[in-house]
Amino acid sequence: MTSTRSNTTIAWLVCALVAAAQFGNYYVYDSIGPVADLLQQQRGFSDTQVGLLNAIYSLPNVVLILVGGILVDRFGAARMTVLTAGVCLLGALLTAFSPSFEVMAAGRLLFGIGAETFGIATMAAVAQYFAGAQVAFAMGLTLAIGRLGSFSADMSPTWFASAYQNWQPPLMIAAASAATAFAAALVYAGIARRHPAPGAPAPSAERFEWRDLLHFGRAYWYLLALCVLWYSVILAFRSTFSIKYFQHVHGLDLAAAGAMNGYVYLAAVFATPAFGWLCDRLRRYAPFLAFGALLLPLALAVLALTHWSLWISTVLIGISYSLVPAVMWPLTSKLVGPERFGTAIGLMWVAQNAGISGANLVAGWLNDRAAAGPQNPAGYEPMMLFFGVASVLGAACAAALWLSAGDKEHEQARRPH
Ligand SMILES: N[C@@H](Cc1c[nH]cn1)C(=O)NCC(=O)O
Repeated sequence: MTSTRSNTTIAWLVCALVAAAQFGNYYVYDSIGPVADLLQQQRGFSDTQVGLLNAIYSLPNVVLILVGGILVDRFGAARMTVLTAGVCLLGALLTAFSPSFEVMAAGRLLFGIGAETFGIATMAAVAQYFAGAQVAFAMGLTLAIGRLGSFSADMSPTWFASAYQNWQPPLMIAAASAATAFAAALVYAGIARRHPAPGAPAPSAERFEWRDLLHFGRAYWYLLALCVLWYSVILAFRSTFSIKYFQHVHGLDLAAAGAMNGYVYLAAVFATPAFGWLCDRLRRYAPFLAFGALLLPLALAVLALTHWSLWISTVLIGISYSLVPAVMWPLTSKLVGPERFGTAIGLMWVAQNAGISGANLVAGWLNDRAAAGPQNPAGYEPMMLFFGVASVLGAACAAALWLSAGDKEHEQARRPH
């Protein structure tokens, strides 16, 4: 009894440390947008250079993240969390103290190399300490604190207004949050050494075989397809095009369009753990995933085909953005064994990074080709059709997953009690 209670305390301590580390990392991830204007005014950076500082984050991960996932399985979540948090800190410091654009870009590259593998290692840590019970709630909490980091970076010009006289202090604040993430990772690793997770596989010395990648079950491949389609649509739309779409098609000014977009983040902070808790409580995952995936095409249809209040589509996207991640990652931990969890997520994120880049390029190309803009709001229709089709395919994959692996017995089969 006492041992169960102390295991639970340790698991929640690990969850709190991982969440604190996620906060720091997501803060650094979103730290470029708020200083973009200062970088242009004070350092003469072009739009392309500012864009590259974020693009260079995903570019190497189209390949490297799979290696990262394999390394997590091989060397363990704790060691890889510390290593990658250290790489992220170096990247953030290089970015903040860069004498030139090239060094700043190198800093963002280093940060990208560390941050995505860090994401896998931290998910693996939570999956191992909460193997079975409460895994979705715990993962939802860490994701929510990560989203709070993104939201804080967006709010930093208001919260740290005096730092925003010059491009460097805001990036030093970002480096300080990377240092906090590194400290949290070190404490977590110390705890993991003394109290290994009950669900942790022994670090493996087995040689990696490429053909092992094909040995995941059918349900995993549906999940991978959903991950690519859903994240590509939601991130390309919400992070890149939605603000100008709201301005040009629905007549919002920049502040109102930005706020409408920001509410989705804020909602996710509260709703992601709440949905995770609900799934754990009902012990059902796949039906919730299918419901969340279905809300995305519905929201896009409301936006593109009706004149209903923008609040309706914002609420639908907000629920989808909270529900799908809250279920997708815990469900992955139930579909694949703990010894292959890192590799499974790595493979999903390889395809996801390629999909997000591809969706951004296709949507931009469709808008340019149709001359979309304030004078021609109809020019956004091909982009909305593209996003609509991709999100319907995503929802179809979620439905197929539900049919193939979402029955009650299967979902609970991997529970240890
Ligand atoms: N591979 C990451 C990509 C990401 C998404 N938002 C920020 N980075 C991922 O899928 N993370 C899980 C998440 O939902 O944030």
